[in-house]
Amino acid sequence: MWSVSKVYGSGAQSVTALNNMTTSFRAGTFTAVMGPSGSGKSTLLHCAAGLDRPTSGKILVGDVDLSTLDETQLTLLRRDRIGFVFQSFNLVSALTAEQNVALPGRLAGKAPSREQVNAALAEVGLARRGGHRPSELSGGEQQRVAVARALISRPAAVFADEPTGALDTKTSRDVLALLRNIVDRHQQTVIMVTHDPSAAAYADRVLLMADGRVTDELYGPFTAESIATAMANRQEQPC
Ligand SMILES: Nc1ncnc2c1ncn2[C@@H]1O[C@H](COP(=O)(O)OP(=O)(O)OP(=O)(O)O)[C@@H](O)[C@H]1O
Repeated sequence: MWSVSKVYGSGAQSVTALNNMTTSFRAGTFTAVMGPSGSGKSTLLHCAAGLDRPTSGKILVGDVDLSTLDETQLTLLRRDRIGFVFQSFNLVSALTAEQNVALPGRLAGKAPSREQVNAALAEVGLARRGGHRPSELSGGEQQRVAVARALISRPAAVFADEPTGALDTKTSRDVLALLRNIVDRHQQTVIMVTHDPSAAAYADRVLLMADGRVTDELYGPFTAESIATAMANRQEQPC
C-alpha cells in the first residue's frame, strides 16, 4: 500500500485513522501489527483486505489496484484471494462447522470434498465437532473453525484481527501455531493485529503503528520479551 490515508467523517468531527501510510506485506511471510489503541491497526487491516476503501492512496493486492475495482469485483477478490479470522466477523450462525468451512469454496463454485473439510477440521483439532453450529462451540473452537476455513480455500493472504483476544493461553497458542503453519507449510501470507507481544512473537516481522503511521519495523526471530522491550524503548523515546 502506497501513501494511504483514511479519514472518517468530515469537518471538525473528522478522524484521520491512516495518515499517508506506506508499507507492504511480502508473500509467504507473517506480519504482526501492533500499536496503541486508536493508532489505526484495524483500519489498516480493513483497507488492505478490501473491506473498506481508503480516502486516498493506492492499495495493490498482487498486481491488482483495489481502487480500480467496483464492489462486485472487490467481493470476488476477497472471496478468492483473502481469508479472514476476525473475532467479530466470523462464522455463519445457522451453518454447522463443516458447512462454514466449506462455504467460501462453495460460493466460488469449487466446493471442497467431505474429506477436505474433515482434514481441515482435523488440522485444527475439531475432527469430531463438524456437525455443531457456532453457538454450540466455545470461542476458541469457533476461532479454530475460522482458521480451518482460511486453511481450506488456501487464500493468498489471511487477515486476522486480534484472533486470540478472547482465548485462554493454551488455545491462543494453538491458534497462533496454526497461523504460523499456514505460512511455513503453505506459503500463505498472514497479517495479524494484536496487542499481545507473545502472539506477535509468532510473526516474522512486527509493524509498530502510532497516529495512523508505521513508526518502526522489527524483524524476528522474536520472543515475547524482545518485543515488549522494543515497544517499551520506543515509547520512552522523545517525539
Ligand atoms: N467508523 C468510524 N468512524 C469514525 N471514526 C472511526 C471509525 N472507525 C475507526 N475510527 C477512528 O479511527 C481511529 C483508528 O481506529 P482503529 O480501529 O483503526 O484503531 P486500532 O489501532 O485498531 O484501535 P484498537 O487497538 O483500540 O482496536 C480511532 O481514532 C477510531 O476512533
